[in-house]
Amino acid sequence: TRITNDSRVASGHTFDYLPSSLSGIVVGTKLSARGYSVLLIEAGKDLQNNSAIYNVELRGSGWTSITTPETDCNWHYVGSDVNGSALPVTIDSGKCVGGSSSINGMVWYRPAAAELDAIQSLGNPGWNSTTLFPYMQAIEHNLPPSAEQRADGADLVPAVHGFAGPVNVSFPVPMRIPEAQAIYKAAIALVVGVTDGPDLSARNGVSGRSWTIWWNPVAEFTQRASAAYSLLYPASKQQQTLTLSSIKNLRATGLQFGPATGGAVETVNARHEVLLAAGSLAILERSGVGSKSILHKFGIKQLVDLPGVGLNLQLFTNKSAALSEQLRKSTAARARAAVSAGAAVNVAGAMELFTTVTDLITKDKTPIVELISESFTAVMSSIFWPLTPLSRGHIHINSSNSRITPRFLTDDFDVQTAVEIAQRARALVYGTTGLRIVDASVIPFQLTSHTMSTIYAISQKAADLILSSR
Ligand SMILES: Cc1cc2nc3c(=O)[nH]c(=O)nc-3n(C[C@H](O)[C@H](O)[C@H](O)COP(=O)(O)OP(=O)(O)OC[C@H]3O[C@@H](n4cnc5c(N)ncnc54)[C@H](O)[C@@H]3O)c2cc1C
Repeated sequence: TRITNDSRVASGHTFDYLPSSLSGIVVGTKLSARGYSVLLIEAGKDLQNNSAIYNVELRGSGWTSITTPETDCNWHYVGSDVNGSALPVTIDSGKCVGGSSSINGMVWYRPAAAELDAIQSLGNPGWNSTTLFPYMQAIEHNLPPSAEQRADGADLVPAVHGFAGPVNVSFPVPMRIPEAQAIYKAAIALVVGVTDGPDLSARNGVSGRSWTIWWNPVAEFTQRASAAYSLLYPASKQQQTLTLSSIKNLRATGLQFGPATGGAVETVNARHEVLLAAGSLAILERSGVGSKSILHKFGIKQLVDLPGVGLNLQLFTNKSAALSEQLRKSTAARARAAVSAGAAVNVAGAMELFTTVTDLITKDKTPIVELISESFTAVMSSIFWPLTPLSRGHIHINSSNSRITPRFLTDDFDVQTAVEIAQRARALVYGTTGLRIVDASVIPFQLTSHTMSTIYAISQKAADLILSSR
């Protein structure tokens, strides 16, 4: 395995396959192990020695501070609202060897079988739970929780995990605040319709889940198990042969690449295939594959008319009978709206997709929202996002990079879901007895001063209230 930032070493050479990214690393290492020569091309840097990437304990509270300047591994995609104006936030995506697995939240659990089976129903024979679950088990190297971790709330259903793969999956050492876990578990029982379960991968109730991490006993800290740390860097994974697809009558024969900062463009050839695993959007459109109107805007000659490129973008939902009925009835209107917003190619296709998702929600009862109750180090938080959003956006090239139009919350169902889950998240805490909140979170709106003075006042008054109730 050779990792280099000198693009000239590959120039003019012919490789069997040309992939990139988390998915690219998996594909590339499998092909290379079978003796094929493989060139992985990555736009970002190799940050294998950057502790901000590998030492998850440096990530702070909740392990969510994923995009610190030190990581330098983020595309910070520009988002636009439906009128084309820039959104005030950029959209995270990994930009270094290992792709997003180098900066992600490391949460590890399996989708529901019905979701994978729906992929097959949409016209992808062989892509279902029966075929995909074994791959999930094959890649996982689960390190079961110790007795101490179990006592602090960790649990595992062995049947839904793998124990011999290359990607380490485990629980933190030590576990997050055990007392907070006990509070969350007690709170779950108070929320109507929510049950407690042992392991989120088993998909049978609210429960803890593992991370793609492992405890390094020599270094004595918890390490990230990204695709790169699991498959590319280890000495045992080094391979002698390690470095776009054919569409209709056009054959992808190679790739041109060069330094992101500018400079000579090198050409490499693919003996067999080009494997696009780098966020297909930009590369496909820049290669002349997409809809005519978009390509013409940037002076790119259309080679393949593929109008679906960059559409059906979903970034980021209890299911009352009325809501289910409303969902089903609104499918046609939703499909028409997606087409007119430039987020779907045609109404029939969009209807098929929306019907699949609404069936998953209403018939298979897949969860519609992920609510993570974190507790680390001294912070308890409940963050959530929809898992089955029905808002659809699009992503296309612009002059310098890619322009994302997420169209967040443009579907009423997403708005209703967000409101309902926010109310339930509050109930998780307010429904708990024996707990008082005396921190800045009780302030209902942003103050025009820094908050410390107000917190000093609130906490003193809270103390007086507590003392007077004794
Ligand atoms: C902030 C964040 C948090 C996340 N948290 C979780 C989580 O907790 N649990 C979970 O299961 N999933 C999580 N994910 C999602 C998960 O990481 C991704 O689904 C997964 O990494 C996608 O793999 P991929 O191979 O499709 O793309 P990526 O892993 O994103 O890889 C794409 C690669 O292609 C490269 N690339 C792009 N364009 C070019 C170009 N023109 N030339 C060369 N290279 C290029 C990029 O730099 C990148 O390295 C998270 C993602 C993000 C961004």
